[in-house]
Amino acid sequence: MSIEDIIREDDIGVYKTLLESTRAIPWKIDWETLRFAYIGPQIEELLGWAPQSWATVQDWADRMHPEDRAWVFDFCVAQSQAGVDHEADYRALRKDGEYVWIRDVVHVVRNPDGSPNALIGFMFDISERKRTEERLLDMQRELEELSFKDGLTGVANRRRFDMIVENEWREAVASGQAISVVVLDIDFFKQYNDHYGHLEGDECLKRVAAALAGIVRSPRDLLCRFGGEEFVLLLPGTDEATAMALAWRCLDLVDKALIPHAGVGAGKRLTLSAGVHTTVPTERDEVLPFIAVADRRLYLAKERGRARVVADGGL
Ligand SMILES: Nc1nc2c(ncn2[C@@H]2O[C@H](COP(=O)(O)OP(=O)(O)OP(=O)(O)O)[C@@H](O)[C@H]2O)c(=O)[nH]1
Repeated sequence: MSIEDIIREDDIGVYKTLLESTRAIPWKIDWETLRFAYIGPQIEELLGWAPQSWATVQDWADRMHPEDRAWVFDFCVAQSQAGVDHEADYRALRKDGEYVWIRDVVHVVRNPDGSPNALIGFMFDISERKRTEERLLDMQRELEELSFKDGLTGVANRRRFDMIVENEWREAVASGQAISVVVLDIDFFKQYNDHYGHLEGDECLKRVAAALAGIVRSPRDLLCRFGGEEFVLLLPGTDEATAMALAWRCLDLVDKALIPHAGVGAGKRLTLSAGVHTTVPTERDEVLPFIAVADRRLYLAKERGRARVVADGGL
């Protein structure tokens, strides 16, 4: 044996040790037979399957989460056939039945004519990264939800209303269905604050919101706090008679909540006033004037003595 051979053997030993002591798991697949020529022993520590049990690409595919299997397999085969290096993230099945997120980074070794000769690659355990990504996504979802909620009462806020009403308006224009809105306002709320204090005023707003929450009939109905002591109920696909009945029901729900309001006279209860408007919008109509009509009707209800609903008032 020449000195060169000894050096080469030593080098191979060094490379093998290096490859098998990294956290990344090396592997090689012969393209013609689609069999594993090699897989690093670290695979057993990560997934529990011994290196000898990785015989063919079928073993690799079988040990993949069913939801990932088809697309990962098709993607990797297509890329390999095209001679393109690639990577894929998927859930690999552990022997104990759990799944581990893996990133497989694949290099295509090509024959002189360009056809694939072998695939060599590294599998990386990316579970921790995926967990962090999922936590971030959850936090993002939570933040998004919070940004659409009124901080005090927990019902939808104005921002959400503005977003939903635009969509529902377009839908009503397209479908020719009626859309209704009820604008609700607490009566004598300034006196409530003056009498009980601002903190009690906040509690009162929460109680009113909780009582009104019972009005929502379907996911399309939207109750929101418009600001201050004003709430709005958006009722897509709802005609005038139904909207009117629902507005009265809102007043009734708050009445039944029995919120005392001594600020307007002993023994009195908190009441609401409401303005209602219904329309079948056309392309030419706009949302804001539609809501403004309900708002003006609300002020008519206040003028006429409060604790009532106005649905026409000549407007
Ligand atoms: N506690 C509390 N009060 C608020 C909040 N937002 C608005 N208000 C109060 O709500 C009151 C609204 O008063 P006005 O607009 O005069 O209406 P009102 O006293 O209800 O009288 P009418 O609507 O005419 O029956 C004001 O005193 C505001 O300070 C809030 O978040 N918390």
